[in-house]
Amino acid sequence: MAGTAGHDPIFKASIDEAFKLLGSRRDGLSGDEAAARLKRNGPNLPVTSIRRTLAAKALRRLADPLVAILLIAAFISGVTGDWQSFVVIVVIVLMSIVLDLVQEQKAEKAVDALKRSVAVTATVRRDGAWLAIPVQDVVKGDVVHLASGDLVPADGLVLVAQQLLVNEAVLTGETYAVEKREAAASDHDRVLYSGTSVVGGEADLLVSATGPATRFGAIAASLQEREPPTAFETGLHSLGMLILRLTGFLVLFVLLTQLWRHGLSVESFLFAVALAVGLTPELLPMVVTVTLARGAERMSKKKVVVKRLSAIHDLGSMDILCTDKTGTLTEARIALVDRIDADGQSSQRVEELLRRNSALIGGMRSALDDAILANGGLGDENWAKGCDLPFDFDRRRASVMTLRDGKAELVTKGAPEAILACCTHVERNGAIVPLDEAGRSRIAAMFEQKGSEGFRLLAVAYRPIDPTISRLAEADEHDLVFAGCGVFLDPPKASAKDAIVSLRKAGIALKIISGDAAPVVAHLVQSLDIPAKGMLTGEEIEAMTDAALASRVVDTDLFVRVSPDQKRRIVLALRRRGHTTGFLGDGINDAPAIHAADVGLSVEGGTDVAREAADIILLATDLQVIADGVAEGRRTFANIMKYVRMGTSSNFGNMLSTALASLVLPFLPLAPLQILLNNLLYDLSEIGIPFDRADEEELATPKKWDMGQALHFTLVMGPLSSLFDLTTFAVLIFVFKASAPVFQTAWFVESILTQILVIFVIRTAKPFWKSRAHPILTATSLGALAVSLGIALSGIGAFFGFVSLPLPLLGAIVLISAGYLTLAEIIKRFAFAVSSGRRLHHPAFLRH
Ligand SMILES: Nc1ncnc2c1ncn2[C@@H]1O[C@H](COP(=O)(O)OP(=O)(O)OP(=O)(O)O)[C@@H](O)[C@H]1O
Ligand SMILES: [Mg+2]
Repeated sequence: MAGTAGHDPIFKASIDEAFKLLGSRRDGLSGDEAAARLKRNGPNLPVTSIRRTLAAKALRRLADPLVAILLIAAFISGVTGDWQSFVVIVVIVLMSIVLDLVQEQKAEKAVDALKRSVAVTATVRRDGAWLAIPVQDVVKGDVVHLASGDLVPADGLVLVAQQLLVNEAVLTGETYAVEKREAAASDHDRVLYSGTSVVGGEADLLVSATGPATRFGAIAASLQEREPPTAFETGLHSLGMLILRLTGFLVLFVLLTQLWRHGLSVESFLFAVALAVGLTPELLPMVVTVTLARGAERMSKKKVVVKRLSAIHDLGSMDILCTDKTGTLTEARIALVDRIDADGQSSQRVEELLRRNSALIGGMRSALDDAILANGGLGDENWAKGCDLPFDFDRRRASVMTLRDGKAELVTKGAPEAILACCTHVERNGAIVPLDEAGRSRIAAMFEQKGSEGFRLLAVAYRPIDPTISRLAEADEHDLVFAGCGVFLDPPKASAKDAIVSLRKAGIALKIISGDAAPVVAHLVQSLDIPAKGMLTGEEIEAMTDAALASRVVDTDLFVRVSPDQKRRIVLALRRRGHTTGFLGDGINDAPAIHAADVGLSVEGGTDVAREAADIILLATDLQVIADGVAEGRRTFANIMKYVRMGTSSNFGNMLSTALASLVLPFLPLAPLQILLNNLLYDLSEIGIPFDRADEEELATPKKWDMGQALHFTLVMGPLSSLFDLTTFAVLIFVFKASAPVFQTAWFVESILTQILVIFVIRTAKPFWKSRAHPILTATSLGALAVSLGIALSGIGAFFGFVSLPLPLLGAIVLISAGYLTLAEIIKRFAFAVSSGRRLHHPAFLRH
């Protein structure tokens, strides 16, 4: 297999040989060469995505069973000399395909543009200069620079590395980072794989394989990764299947009775086909895509960029939002405000140690390091760097060996408890004394005190060390002398308060999952007035099974000192309890949880790893942005549900009545052509739905797909519609003694009139005059209605077999329609209201 790891000869080659094999140099490719290679080898995407051309998409539509049946029908009509039907069917097929394609094409374009705007970039050397380019433009032979938090964009060889730590969990499932070096003993240690992530250090990489040829590409291709459908999509699908099955059954039944009663005729075949078309909610996929794409565009204006379209539903149904602390709840403007010794006194010595550690340490740098070095670098210029053991989120410490005049000192800084645990001595007034239990608790009390005042602490400790050691390990972090702490301040974010209130109003509970200490988080929560209950620490979580954790998570709002894997476990536990869970974070340490959440959220300035794992990227680090996004998500849901309600009650109802009437009437209640026309005009009327507004009430709570509710609506509204249809039939036959053409014209007018106007009733749970439809929806529906009536009641109608109706008959139709609409308005409250207590019981096969 191409690019299978370890077997690629390049992985065994010396660096110089590798450059030669790949036709590249240390200062990278030229822009022209890179462009040529990109053209030759294709984009650097794990799976070459099948970009369908417009023609291919149109062809695919033609292969749709429904369309295929229609085309067969057209063919039969043509052959039997029924040119009228032939023309109309072909026009209808063309119109519906064009309608579908144009809408979907536009939607796709918009979504693609959004996705590109938040795509991850790679830093490559082109024409001798470092350049940030989209990851998909990386080619074989490129020299790529990687820093901590970056994703490895392609497979390749390490050229130079500094303390490079890589997480290869995507390939190996191993969550601990592995070290990679240029001159490593084994092939594996000098090779970086596409899709893995840099958690510490820096490196330059020579790209040896891109796209499907990478090891990750090979896996991705064999899995043909597809996003698993959301609950909403599965729900819609099973509803669609249910309607389809009903339709198939009904149409077959109609066809058989027609055959039995009138013998084989083109007309009855066409009638059955048209019924099938009329009954199928064929516009549903288009409405869903367009609604989602519209939603995505609107959200982007509110600074929420959607990478995965279906995440919009998840966002709308999210009822728990987990967030880390820094940047979301605080300003992320971390400043070093004091440095104190073990007795809490300001100390220059502590500052010097902190600076020495921050200035000389390799690997991942944090905002805390930046704050320490804000006023210059090394405190004492004479120190040189020895080996080091960079920070990681499990140890929460960073150690560096520092050298001066042939002597070596190990300086370790990190989370206060994590440092104190490694200390046996303490520095007091320049003297080193053993640390007894009393001393230990005094220091711990100081941590607690500072934390509860809202200060973040970073402790620092040291010890002499053998200067000949060439590698540091965790086991070297022992017998340290506690020196003191850096005291940091990160002010709470002023806007967070209101945002949390709007989230709560929207029915979303907030949970804070932080790597920081308990008192700091508790202080922040207090100063922001967040009503938080319960707290779990990483230590407690460590001791819990997943089941135990699941029993505690819902009632706990604060999680402190948690590791990256614990963040993930918390999210999974919440999901296990049935909550639609979101996670917002920006760091390497947040990526696993972002990935595990129903809705993974990250921010524009976050690390590549976090952004790659996320479904949604916020262009502003602000909870208010999420609250706005949630409202949009719920609006899209509401609009799709409008279409579903319309389809399942009025349109389906009318077609059902038509089918049933055909069983008893001596003629067809609607000619096949008329059914197709009805269907087309009705589809046109609904094009405005994706643009519609939603009522405040609909946005107030998390929304989930509920098959029971959808069926309940149908079971209340459906019979009402049928009742009026029967009345109409009776009036037409018995009162007006209607002939076939009169009956058909009248029934066409009434069904299109009620079908279209009831949109305004069904689109809202409130009285219809209290909720104004969006002008676009008003325009499409009233426009379609005008066209329908224009065709049916004017001379053009003759083409479709319509005749002019006597005035009294028209009056009767208007009266019946008005009666239906009035009753629908009154009864809809029972159709909408379905409290959990009165939830309809429906058979298991519907409950997917
Ligand atoms: N560069 C560093 N050197 C030493 N220790 C560090 C460093 N960066 C972070 N720490 C320690 O690790 C802890 C966890 O890191 P951090 O606070 O970034 O986690 P987090 O979960 O992202 O927190 P937050 O919720 O504030 O975003 C910090 O509280 C600090 O004690
Ligand atoms: Mg963080």
